[in-house]
Amino acid sequence: MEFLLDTIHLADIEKYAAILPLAGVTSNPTIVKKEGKIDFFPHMRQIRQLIGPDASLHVQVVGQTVPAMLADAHTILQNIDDAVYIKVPTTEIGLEVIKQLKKEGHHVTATAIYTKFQGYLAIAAGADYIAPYYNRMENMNLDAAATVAGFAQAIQHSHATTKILAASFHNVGQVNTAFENGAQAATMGVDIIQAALTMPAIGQAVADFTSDWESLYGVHQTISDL
Ligand SMILES: O=P(O)(O)OC[C@H]1O[C@](O)(CO)[C@@H](O)[C@@H]1O
Repeated sequence: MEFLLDTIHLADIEKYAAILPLAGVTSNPTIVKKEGKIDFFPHMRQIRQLIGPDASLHVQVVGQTVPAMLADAHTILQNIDDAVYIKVPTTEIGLEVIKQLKKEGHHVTATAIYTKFQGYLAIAAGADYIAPYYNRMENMNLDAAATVAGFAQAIQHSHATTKILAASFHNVGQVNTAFENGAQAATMGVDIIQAALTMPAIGQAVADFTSDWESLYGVHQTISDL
């Protein structure tokens, strides 16, 4: 199971790189917009510094044609590093770009996936990751869990090396269901992590343990004080 952060906010990445078994960071133009007009490449290189060489960093192209997307991809690889996963929307133009980037030996994440058919094409085109938009699918009354399960089955049947990087999560239950239906990876905002780990019941359990301990050994006495 791979847990990725869906943010380019440096303070959050630094904090959660220490807390999580962090497998990587994903971004798209909307996520970039949340940070304002950053100095794009230095910012992305700082993210690489924070997450290290073994975590995956996913950066999206913005060009509207095949040559423009390929030029974006090559610029990203030159200015960040050549291990970056190039995120390409799974459109007619995007599929041509995915095939070309794979031919050149680069890492590719096929994104903007709402349907089984898009995912099947991206798997066949050799994408390293496919990113189905879980919450957006649910909002469109599409069966996101069945879509992820269909991808998992297709990957298994075709012996593909593609991994499912489920994305666009708005609650913890969606993340669980994506993993349970065969996603190998999930990218999520820090709001999801915080919601999952700051439930009142968890805090209450910890408070009860503290109070039971302190009733025996005294306030602020830890095991290392014994
Ligand atoms: O529906 P949302 O929250 O905008 O999410 C879209 C998703 O697409 C991605 O670009 C896919 O990796 C993520 O960065 C993001 O989670």
